[in-house]
Amino acid sequence: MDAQAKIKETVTANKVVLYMKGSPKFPQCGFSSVAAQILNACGAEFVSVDVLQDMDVREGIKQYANWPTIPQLYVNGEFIGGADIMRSMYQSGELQELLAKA
Ligand SMILES: N[C@@H](CCC(=O)N[C@@H](CS)C(=O)NCC(=O)O)C(=O)O
Ligand code: FES
Repeated sequence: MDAQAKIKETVTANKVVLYMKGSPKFPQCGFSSVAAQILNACGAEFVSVDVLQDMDVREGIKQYANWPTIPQLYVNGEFIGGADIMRSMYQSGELQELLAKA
């Protein structure tokens, strides 16, 4: 399966998916750490994908949503944003609302 098909399957099969560097317990980058912490602060159940484990996914995810960086949050198959967007949506309460509906 190519990276695009794999990503599509993952974001379709799981309501909330965070593509990140490392894992929520052992994040390998500050941006990914913040993204995982925000989801935890929302009390969200989520699946995380460590892009450092798969270079095809690391590059493929940038094409998938036409977004050049990691982390990337997907809710119900839809790209939501990276760490900055997640932070501002969290501060406005929009992210909690989105996750509650998911
Ligand atoms: N401002 C970005 C910060 C994320 C970022 O700059 N990520 C970089 C460094 S971790 C990245 O993914 N670079 C491409 C790569 O490492 O493949 C956000 O809001 O998510
Ligand atoms: S790994 Fe260096 S900024 Fe994310």
